[in-house]
Amino acid sequence: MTNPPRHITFIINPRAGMEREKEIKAAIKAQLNEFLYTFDIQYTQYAKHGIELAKAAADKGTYAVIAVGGDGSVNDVAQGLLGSKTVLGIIPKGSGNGMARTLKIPLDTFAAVRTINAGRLVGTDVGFANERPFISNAGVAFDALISKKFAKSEKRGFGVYSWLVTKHLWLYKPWQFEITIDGERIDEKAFMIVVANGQQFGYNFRIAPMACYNDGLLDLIVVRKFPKILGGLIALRAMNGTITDSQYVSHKRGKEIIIAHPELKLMQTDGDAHACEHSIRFTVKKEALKVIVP
Ligand SMILES: Nc1ncnc2c1ncn2[C@@H]1O[C@H](COP(=O)(O)OP(=O)(O)OP(=O)(O)O)[C@@H](O)[C@H]1O
Repeated sequence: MTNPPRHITFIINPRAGMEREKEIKAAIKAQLNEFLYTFDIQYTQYAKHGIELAKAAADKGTYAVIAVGGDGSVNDVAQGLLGSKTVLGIIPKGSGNGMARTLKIPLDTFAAVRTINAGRLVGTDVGFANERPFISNAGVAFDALISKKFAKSEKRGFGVYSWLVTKHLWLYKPWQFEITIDGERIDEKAFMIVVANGQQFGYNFRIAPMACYNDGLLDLIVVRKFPKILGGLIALRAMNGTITDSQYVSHKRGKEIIIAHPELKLMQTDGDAHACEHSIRFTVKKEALKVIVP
């Protein structure tokens, strides 16, 4: 006897544009196996609406909710699904698509829908910055500043991202942070501090190439103060996966990380900037979500 089809909900951020919306609908129509799945499509109407939509779908016992978007959209859907049995799927339609790239989910929309048909599941850890969940990474200092500037920009894409990094690099003044990892104090004058579950910010910029999304651990990457002229070289190292070979970069792994500075006000989680307290405690829940991967 065959199982009845299971229901999945696609959550789309309409800000991605009409063309993309048409492409996604065409891919679902052409590729989604109707013997396996029934589906509905829902549209976010405002930032963070994806959390509510995903939660409502999970409350109805929906088998899977598919985040159609970038890391911000994946974060929203993941938040809505936490604590439920509903699995997370991703159709990468953001600009950077960091977590989709870490999980090797195809960037091609039609291929991403075929991945859903195959339906292979893996457990994925979820990080928490105080109470705020993140799937890919969280951080303070330069990356939080760039997340804030990027969110304000009308245009998306690697060009805008690179331009913002180049523009703000020269004036940025690193602070002396208090950092504790699993009880060990490692204070640093840091340009950027990233707490990673996934490997990259997106665009193949691998800030934590060694990170494993289901090891139950967080990867702490500290980019110390460096001569600004070397910024391009450090970025190149991130692109080719050797960032931790740089003398200005250190890496540690742990379950609990505390980052503090008396003037700390801004952090990022999965590329979204938020106001924060002067001390942030990062923790991780092992395999708190199931995700559809190739
Ligand atoms: N209808 C909407 N109006 C305004 N903001 C929205 C809407 N739907 C979703 N958002 C917000 O948009 C943010 C960014 O989405 P997303 O990450 O998918 O795109 P991106 O930033 O272009 O991609 P990436 O993170 O890969 O660079 C998310 O924080 C989400 O909450």
